[in-house]
Order: sequence, then C-alpha cells, then structure tokens
Amino acid sequence: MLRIAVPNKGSLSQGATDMLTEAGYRQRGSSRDLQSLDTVNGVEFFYLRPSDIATYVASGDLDLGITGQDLAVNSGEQVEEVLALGFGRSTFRYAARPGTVDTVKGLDGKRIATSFPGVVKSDLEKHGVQAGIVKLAGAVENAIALGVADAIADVVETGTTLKQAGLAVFGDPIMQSEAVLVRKAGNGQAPAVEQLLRRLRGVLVARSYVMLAYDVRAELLEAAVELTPGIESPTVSPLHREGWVAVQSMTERADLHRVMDALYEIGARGILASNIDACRL
Ligand SMILES: Nc1ncnc2c1ncn2[C@@H]1O[C@H](COP(=O)(O)OP(=O)(O)OP(=O)(O)O)[C@@H](O)[C@H]1O
Ligand SMILES: O=P(O)(O)OC[C@H]1O[C@H](OP(=O)(O)OP(=O)(O)O)[C@H](O)[C@@H]1O
Ligand SMILES: [Mg+2]
Repeated sequence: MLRIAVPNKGSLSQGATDMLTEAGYRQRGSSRDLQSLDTVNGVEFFYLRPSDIATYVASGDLDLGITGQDLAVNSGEQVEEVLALGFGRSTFRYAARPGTVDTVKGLDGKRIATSFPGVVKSDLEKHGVQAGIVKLAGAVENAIALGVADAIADVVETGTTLKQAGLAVFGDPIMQSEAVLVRKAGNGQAPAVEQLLRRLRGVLVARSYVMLAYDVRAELLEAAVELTPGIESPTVSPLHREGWVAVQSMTERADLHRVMDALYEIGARGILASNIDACRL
C-alpha cells in the first residue's frame, strides 16, 4: 500500500486534491477527514499541514508527499523532488516600508519577520548579511507596523496583501515555488510509484494540451503539420473528398488560438479543438 501525504488546508490543499481526483484517486469526503483509503488503487492518503509533510516523508513513514518547493527547502529535511505539479505557484520576497530598507545588504543588523526562517537564513548567508529572524506563523505583513520587525520575507502571489500593508518588495526574488511531489532523498522508485507518476503526468498533459482536428488539402499537409507537430507525430487520415486529408494533433493550449488562425490562413478548414480528459503518453 502506497502512503501519500496531501496538504489538509491552505493554498495547496484544493489543487492537490483536484489533481489526485483527476488522476483517478479517491479523495476524502470531508475536509475534516485526516486519512482516506483508496482500496481500488492501493493508496492511503494522509492529510497533513503542508509544512509538516517533508518531515513525514524524510523519516520514511510516508512514501510520498505533495508540498511546496519553498516549504520543502524551509524544512531542511532530506527530501527530493519527483515531479513538479504546476499549481500553487508563488514567489518569495523581501519587503519593507518604502524609504526604509530597499536592498538585501541594507538588511544587515535589522530584524526580518517570516514564516520561512530556513529559506531566509540561507539567503542571508548567501548574501553575507547578518540579521535577526523573527519567526511568525502568518500575517507577517503586520509585523512592521506593530514594531516587531524592520522588514519581512513572505510569499507574494498577487501582491495585494503587501500593497494593503503599505509595503514594497526589494531585492531579487528569494525563490520561486510551486507544488511538488517529493520522496525521501536517495530512495529509488518503487513500482507502485511509477503508476502514480504516469497518472499525474497524464493530468499535467491533459491540462496543458488540447486535441486539434482539421481538414486540409493534401498538398498543404506539410505546411499544416509544421504548425501542429504534436507530441510524437500527428495522425493523418484520408477524407472521402478527393485531395483532402483529416489531421489530428495534440497542441499546447497556451498556443491554441495562434495555431488555429495560422491553420485557417494556410487553407485548413473544420478546425476543432477539444479538451483531453485523461491521457497516458
Ligand atoms: N497566496 C498564497 N499564499 C500563501 N501560500 C501560497 C500562495 N500561493 C501559493 N502558495 C504556496 O502554498 C504553500 C503554503 O501553504 P500553507 O498552507 O502553508 O500556507 P497558507 O496557504 O498561507 O495557509 P495558512 O492559512 O494555513 O497559512 C507554499 O508552498 C506557498 O508557496
Ligand atoms: O500576494 P497575495 O496574493 O496577497 O498573497 C500573499 C499573501 O497570502 C498569504 O497569506 P495568507 O492569506 O495565507 O495568510 P497568512 O499570512 O496567515 O498565512 C501570504 O502569506 C501572503 O500574506
Ligand atoms: Mg499563509
């Protein structure tokens, strides 16, 4: 039985549950359930605080976990990334009141409030800066107004929270993060993990690609295929109408409308895009 840690609440929780559900795994029925069993797939899910997940995985008590790259780094635990999951993206940055601290060097001798002391400590060491770290559980943007700190280091997604607190970012982003699947460092890939990975990769592909189908005159096929090379190679079938072929090809969603316009311009017709519900490549 594979044992997997899933964030029980917070920014990564819904994204993790959605992804596992799309991959065909049965998830918990209520947000109060802290464990659930998927007997069909032989997987047991444990719903844990995302900041604790690396600890359970590094100890070997759980086989895999979904957490944030920033949380994994912050934990200092010996886990390694198996797959980036494409959700829960954020940037981790320094911020302060404009006109106070505005460079990383300027943090020397100052107090920095953060929920990610591990990440901040190693970044300060990298810059050769000595500063005090004030560890807070959340709402760190308040720390400056309340006099507990001179600067903060926190997750920035849209920047709304910083703006409302009258703070401005400075320095380069400390790190970028997204949700990742992690395992204990040095652990090989168990066969049961291979199936999970195939399924999760299938979800990533199904989310980022569409199936594009169109008809085109046979002599224009090469030009059309250049626009829609697909992942391996497009499927080309003859049409009843002489001199025409039908093409099917997986196309990146982000590029879809540009490709559809270009296909139309070279003479393709009946251009249809459809979602992919699931796939194994
Ligand atoms: N807007 C966001 N705020 C906080 N974390 C975010 C955001 N967007 C993505 N994340 C990522 O989510 C993870 C933090 O999740 P976590 O559940 O610990 O905090 P949270 O979403 O702030 O929840 P809580 O309310 O319990 O503090 C990190 O990996 C972080 O990079
Ligand atoms: O850039 P934004 O889109 O505003 O998002 C970033 C904010 O969201 C998170 O806080 P959260 O709401 O999780 O509260 P917390 O500080 O108590 O964790 C994070 O800690 C920032 O404060
Ligand atoms: Mg938070």
